Amino acid sequence: MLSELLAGALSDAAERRLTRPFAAVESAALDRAPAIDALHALSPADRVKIIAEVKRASPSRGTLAEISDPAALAVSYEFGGASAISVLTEGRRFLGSLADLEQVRAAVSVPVLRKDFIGEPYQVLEARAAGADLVLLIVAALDQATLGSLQTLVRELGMTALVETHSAEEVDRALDVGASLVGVNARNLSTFELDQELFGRLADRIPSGVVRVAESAVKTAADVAHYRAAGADVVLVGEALVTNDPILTLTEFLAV
Ligand SMILES: O=P(O)(O)OC[C@@H](O)[C@@H](O)c1c[nH]c2ccccc12
Repeated sequence: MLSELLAGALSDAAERRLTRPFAAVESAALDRAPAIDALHALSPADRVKIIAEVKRASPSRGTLAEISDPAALAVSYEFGGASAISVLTEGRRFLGSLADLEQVRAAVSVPVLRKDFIGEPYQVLEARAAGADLVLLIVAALDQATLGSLQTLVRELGMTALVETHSAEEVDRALDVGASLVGVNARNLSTFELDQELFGRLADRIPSGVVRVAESAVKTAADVAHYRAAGADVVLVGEALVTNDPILTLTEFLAV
C-alpha cells in the first residue's frame, strides 16, 4: 500500500509539473518569507505539545469529515493550543491538496507541516512554495540516499523534516541522516495495523536532543497521557480532532 501511495503522489506531482515547471516552483519557494522555526515550537517542555491534523479521509478509515474550510479548522486548532498544524495534501486517498495547505498557512501563525508521500525534490519545493515549515519524510518509503538528500534539501530551504519511522531499524536510519524531529507512527502504512505500544518500545532509541513525536491512534486524553508517559514530547492527532469539537478536544488533550 505504501509504495502505491508514493507512486500515486509522484504521478500527481509529475502532472502538476507539466503546468508548473521545476524552476517556477523553485523560485516561488525561494520568494517565500522564511520558514518558521518548527524545532523551537516543538521543543521538549514540561507539557506535551500537539500537532493537530487537517484530515478529511484516509485509506484505512474512509471519510472522516467534510472540512469545507481547512483554514477555519486550523484557526480552531491554533486557538485550542496546537503547537503546529499538519495538513494532508495527498489527493487520492486523503482528499487533501496543496491549496488546503496554502489556505491554512495564510490563516495561522504556528508552523505548518506538509503531510504527503514525498519522494523527490519537486515536492519539497512545492511544500515551501505553499508556505510549509515542515515536511514529512517517511523512512519506509525511501532508500537511504534519497532520505538523506531530501532531508538536506528540506534544511537548505530553512524547513524541518518530520522523519517518520515504524521500527528500530527505521529509527536508526532516521538518526543516520541527522533527523532532529523523529516520529513513530503507530500505524503500519503497508498493512494499516495499529500498534499503540510501538512508540514506547522505540522511544529509548531516540536520543535526548532529538524531538520525539508519537503519531496516530490517539482517541482520548488517556491515550495522550499514555504517549507522554512513554516519553513523547509531541503527539500528532488527526481523526479525534476532525470528528469531535476541535477546541474542546485539544483543551482536554493538553490538560494531561
Ligand atoms: O488520525 P490519527 O489516527 O490521529 O493519525 C494522525 C496521523 O498520525 C496520520 O494521519 C498519519 C501518520 N503518518 C502518516 C503518513 C501519511 C498519511 C497519514 C499519516
